[in-house]
Amino acid sequence: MAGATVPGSAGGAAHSDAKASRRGGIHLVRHPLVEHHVTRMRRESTRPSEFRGLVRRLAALMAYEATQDLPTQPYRVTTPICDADGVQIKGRIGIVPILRAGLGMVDPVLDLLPMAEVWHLGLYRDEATAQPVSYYDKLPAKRPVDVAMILDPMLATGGSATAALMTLREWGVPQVKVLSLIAAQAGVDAVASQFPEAQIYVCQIDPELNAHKFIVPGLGDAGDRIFNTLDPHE
Ligand SMILES: O=P(O)(O)OC[C@H]1O[C@H](OP(=O)(O)OP(=O)(O)O)[C@H](O)[C@@H]1O
Ligand SMILES: O=c1cc[nH]c(=O)[nH]1
Ligand SMILES: [Mg+2]
Repeated sequence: MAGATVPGSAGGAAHSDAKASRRGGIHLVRHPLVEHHVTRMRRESTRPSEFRGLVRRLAALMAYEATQDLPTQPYRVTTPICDADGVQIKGRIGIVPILRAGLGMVDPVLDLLPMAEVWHLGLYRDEATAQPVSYYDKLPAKRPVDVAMILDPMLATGGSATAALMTLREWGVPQVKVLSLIAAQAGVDAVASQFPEAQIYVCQIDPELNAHKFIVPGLGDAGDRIFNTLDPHE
């Protein structure tokens, strides 16, 4: 899959060390399927049932891209025929969905990483200030995961991603990836400059935010579209 600044994979080695290929910054996931699904997701006429499927598909494509530098270690198995040398992912991986909208990305990422731990963070944007408000955080005080993947379909001002990154920094997570389907240029730039070590994966970067800090053209409120809570009378 083509990525604008995607870190190189360890390619071909039986096992690899993430430090060799890890690179912070913004990684634009580019692929015809990604562009096709993002376009359908943007459409106002796309109903929540289809919208959820598009989020799942895009999350899987993105996770495939974002996991290419995960370290592996040798793992020998016995087939019905004989022993075979293989590999397994090394270390603990934490999936960190930001409630609510990030929940829509959890299952496809867990399908790819069934051994991962899921640590939820509850954040919503205050409607008047667009500042993130934390309402759920049960991260343990100790034993951080080795790699955390923050899941949130939208990165607008970057306030919510920043709050999540701060929380994971306090937990002591050494490598953090942010997976957002659509980002605003200003928000993604702000997060990248505050957390240059973070790997930020996005499918599309939109040019601006409107007066209510919604992404333009964006897709509206991702949480409402996933959970079918848009008020039809608004
Ligand atoms: O970059 P930011 O300016 O912080 O905006 C992005 C955040 O806004 C949305 O959440 P929202 O507050 O709508 O909560 P929800 O997921 O419960 O709908 C979105 O899912 C992000 O978490
Ligand atoms: O455009 C936006 C901005 C924040 N949250 C969303 O769901 N959409
Ligand atoms: Mg919302």
